[in-house]
Amino acid sequence: MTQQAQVVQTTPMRELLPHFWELARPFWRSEEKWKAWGLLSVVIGLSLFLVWLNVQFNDVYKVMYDAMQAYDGKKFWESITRFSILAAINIVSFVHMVYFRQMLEIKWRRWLTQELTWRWLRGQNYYRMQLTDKSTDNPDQRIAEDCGQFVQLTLKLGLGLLTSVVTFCAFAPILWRLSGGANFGFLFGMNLHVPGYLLWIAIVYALFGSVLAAWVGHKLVGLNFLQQKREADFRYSLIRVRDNAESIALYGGEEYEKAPLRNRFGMVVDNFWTIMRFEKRVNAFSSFWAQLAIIFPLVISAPRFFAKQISLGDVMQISSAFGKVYDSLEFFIDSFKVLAVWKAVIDRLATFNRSLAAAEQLQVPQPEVIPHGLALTEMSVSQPDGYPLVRELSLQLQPGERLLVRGPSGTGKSTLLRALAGIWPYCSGMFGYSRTGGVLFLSQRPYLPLGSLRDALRYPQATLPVSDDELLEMLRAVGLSHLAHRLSDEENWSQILSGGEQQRVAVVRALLVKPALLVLDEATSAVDEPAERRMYQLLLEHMPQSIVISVGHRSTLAEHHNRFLDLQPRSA
Ligand SMILES: Nc1ncnc2c1ncn2[C@@H]1O[C@H](COP(=O)(O)OP(=O)(O)OP(=O)(O)O)[C@@H](O)[C@H]1O
Repeated sequence: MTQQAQVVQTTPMRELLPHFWELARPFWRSEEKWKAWGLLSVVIGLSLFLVWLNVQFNDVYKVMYDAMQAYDGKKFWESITRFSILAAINIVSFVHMVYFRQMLEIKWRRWLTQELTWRWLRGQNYYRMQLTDKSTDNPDQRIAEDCGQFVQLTLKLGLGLLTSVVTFCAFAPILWRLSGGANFGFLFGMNLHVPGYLLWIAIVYALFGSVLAAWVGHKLVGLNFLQQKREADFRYSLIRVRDNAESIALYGGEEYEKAPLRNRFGMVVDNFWTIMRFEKRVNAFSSFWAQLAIIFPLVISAPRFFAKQISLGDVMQISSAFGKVYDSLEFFIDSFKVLAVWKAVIDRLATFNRSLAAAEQLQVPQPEVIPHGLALTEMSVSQPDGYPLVRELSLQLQPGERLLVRGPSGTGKSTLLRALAGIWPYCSGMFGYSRTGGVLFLSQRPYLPLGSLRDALRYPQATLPVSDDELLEMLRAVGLSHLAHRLSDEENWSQILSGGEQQRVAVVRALLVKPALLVLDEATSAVDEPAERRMYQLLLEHMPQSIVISVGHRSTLAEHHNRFLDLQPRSA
């Protein structure tokens, strides 16, 4: 399978740190900051302690191997005992360092996820983002996965960087001391004296490796970004099938669905192949370099050992110190792949953050609060592309009046209601209504939350003070008495109830809340005409002083209204 590596638009490298800081800063200044800083200090403290233990191990190796070379059993067993004590302390420290790091990780993730979720929900940003920003795909992935990955990778890279720097600082002097200073008389016949040559070799060795690894794997950043996006697109296609299971089953649309699913998964696989090829190169290089790092210090110290200038303990100490210096510098080689994923996650979260901020900034005209009834003065509503739907509409409704909005499909009836609800940005003029007594908008497809039928009836006010007897009475009144015994049943009600039953549930909500302004957008279109008449009678009986605005196509609706607004057909 072949695929050209796609050119992926990611944000420039220079924006990485500002974006990172934008995402990370709020947590460390939040109400959880003291716990967070406390945990971070403990984790850093334990990490540094582990580096110190490594220095002790290095010392033990010298004593241990020198004792072996000298056939000194007593010293050898002493060093084994010292090694065992250090190993026990090492295990306890390491286990707790990881435990506290994970504790910090889950606290940070919880905070960040909650913050982004609340901001996404606040002020209907989830809806505004659909209108204003088509580039932010799959917000579910950003919140559910990226927040976790961001925190995990940040801690991994941050602590890794710190440990590497400290390890380098701890072992570089050891390597320097062990180098002794070597004469390279063989170089162009000159007597070249290089103090600390082992350290220089380790540095050149690791930096050369880092540069080569970066060169071999530089495309991985964009490819990882693309992979995450394609995985999310594929998952979303599956979710759509699940959400529309019944319609697809009735159409027998499985064959049709297969093609986009195959297509999207094909794109996941194609990109994965490209990632595999790049990772193969990076892995081949990293493993080669890591293997070479084991033998390399032995090879360079062997001439001095065989010349009896250094002991076996010195050789082992050089090997261990070289390994540590190399490990600390090689952190950059190994973290290249992690860094690529980290940047992809930050790019995605930063885009999400920016489009959230843009949605927060978006000016959406809000209904004014007026003392009585509802008033519109020269109100205009248009499509997002500017096409006018309603032009300079003025009208007034008094409590108890009922307005029917009519007009051919696509003339802007629902959009006018969206504007009245204060969720449509593309409108102007004055519009307002009294808030005393509350406002309720019911749509053609009522939303039923997961949970009990009782919760579905009271949505979105879970704490609405209403007794089960009242709920049962309302269920009977709208013709849902067969559901009376299922009030506490937890189900996916939107899949169980018929379209008409769902609309009746929504009417029960209106009867419970008795809002002063009730807006029905084809909210009874799925029930038969006698049932629709019964619903409107109930609304009138229970809420005679409420303003009702309906949108609908049935001519029989007219008898329940005393005011009419006819929107004109679109010009061709
Ligand atoms: N989010 C949107 N983005 C772009 N265009 C939109 C959007 N929402 C609505 N429109 C367009 O605005 C026009 C009016 O839509 P609206 O839903 O208000 O019509 P309607 O009169 O309620 O139709 P129907 O009687 O079929 O429900 C349509 O052409 C629709 O395509």
